Amino acid sequence: MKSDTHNIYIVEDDEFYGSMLEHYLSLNPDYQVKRFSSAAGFLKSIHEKPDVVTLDYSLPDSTGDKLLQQITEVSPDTRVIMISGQNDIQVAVDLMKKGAFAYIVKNEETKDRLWMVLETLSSHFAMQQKIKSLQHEVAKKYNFKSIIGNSAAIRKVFDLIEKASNTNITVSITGETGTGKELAAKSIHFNSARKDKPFVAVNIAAIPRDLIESELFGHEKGSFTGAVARRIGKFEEAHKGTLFLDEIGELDFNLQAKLLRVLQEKELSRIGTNEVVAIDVRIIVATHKNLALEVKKGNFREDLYYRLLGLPVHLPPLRERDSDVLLIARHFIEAFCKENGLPDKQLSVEAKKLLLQHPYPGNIRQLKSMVELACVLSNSNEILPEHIEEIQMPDGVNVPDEGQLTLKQHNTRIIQQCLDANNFDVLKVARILDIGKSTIYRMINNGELILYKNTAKVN
Ligand SMILES: Nc1ncnc2c1ncn2[C@@H]1O[C@H](COP(=O)(O)OP(=O)(O)OP(=O)(O)O)[C@@H](O)[C@H]1O
Repeated sequence: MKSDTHNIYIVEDDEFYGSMLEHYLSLNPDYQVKRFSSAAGFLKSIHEKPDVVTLDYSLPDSTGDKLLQQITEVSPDTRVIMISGQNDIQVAVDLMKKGAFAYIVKNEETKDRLWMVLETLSSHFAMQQKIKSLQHEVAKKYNFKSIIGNSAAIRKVFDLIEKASNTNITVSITGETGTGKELAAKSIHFNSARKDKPFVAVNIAAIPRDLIESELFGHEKGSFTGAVARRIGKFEEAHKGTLFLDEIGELDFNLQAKLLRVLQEKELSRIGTNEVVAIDVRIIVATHKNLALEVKKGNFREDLYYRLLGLPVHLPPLRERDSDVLLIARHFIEAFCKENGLPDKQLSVEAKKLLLQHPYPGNIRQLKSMVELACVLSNSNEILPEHIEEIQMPDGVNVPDEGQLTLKQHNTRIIQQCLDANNFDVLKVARILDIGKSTIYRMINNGELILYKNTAKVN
């Protein structure tokens, strides 16, 4: 369908009325009108999938009811405007429930009402066209190429993402903050058969505990204080598409039981009603936590853990992705300069070295901020080491989960980060952390600390 031209088929057995509608609608150059005087004649052309059908409710060889059903089955995008000699509200309501777009009574106002309905439909079609093209844009944005990287570690991830895209399997994505978990989830969705249906992301940690149930499963009006209107939940919103549950490890223990039930039975009831709604969603979960450990600690239900595990995809931290750092930095620099009307900038050899040495506790998100800031600070088309500033991550970002690391590993990690952040100045680090410099040297000799973390080649 061209966005400005609509095919309108008139199905009307009354010769006079039919030719009057045909003449009237043909006055609009955007409408291409065809007329049929019987259901049988129209059905021969139904495969042409017209944009709109105006349907006389009582035809000699069929009823409007039956024909509406046939149209909906063969051409679900066709909009049907029912035209009837009777002003029967119950029939009108039934037909609308079955999918008719409008119900118009035959009288002296029919022409004008039809004109108005078609005007509404035109803007409806324009909107649909816009949605389609936006969906196309979004899908392009999240194709596999949106995840930049060429390291062995990320290539393993590409392989898993492709496998996940070709099936409906539940996917559990793990990885530190900023490693691209949400990007991976979107890539799976937009490369799967569900790509034209919604991708709905919910960050469990960002929603107040009391509201999560309603957010996920919806509620009926008046089901609790503040439920002023009926609201569908994220599960229903994602129907036929993908629901991305980020930070799943934060889900309240009691709600975990309800989630498990919904996943197993593929149906849910909104809060405040027993009415059951069938749902068809692909689930992708993500967490930076070690869920197996959470199960052991009794914080996460074991049955739900196994139900959600599906295809596990682990996103490696940036510091384990070798020269991906430079590929990704290049991508962000190019994008930032383009967006801000700046001339493209190149990283100097020393700046590349500096970027490769960084530990990136905030991973790709942190790298992005660092190179964008560098683009702003540099006055020429070259980014030098002095333009690369350490961006502090908020407290807690880098704190490992309790129990995941031993005290010794934890200390080593802190010393390593301090070395990285201070250009590997051992004396300075010893002073800052109030430990002996010989301790640091011993740890370096034992291989517990690394002076240049990244050994990727700098060109
Ligand atoms: N391989 C990659 N190539 C290019 N950009 C990436 C890549 N991975 C992540 N990004 C970008 O880095 C940013 C952080 O990614 P994302 O939000 O997916 O991380 P996350 O692991 O979900 O983070 P969090 O755990 O904090 O929610 C986003 O802007 C994303 O587009």
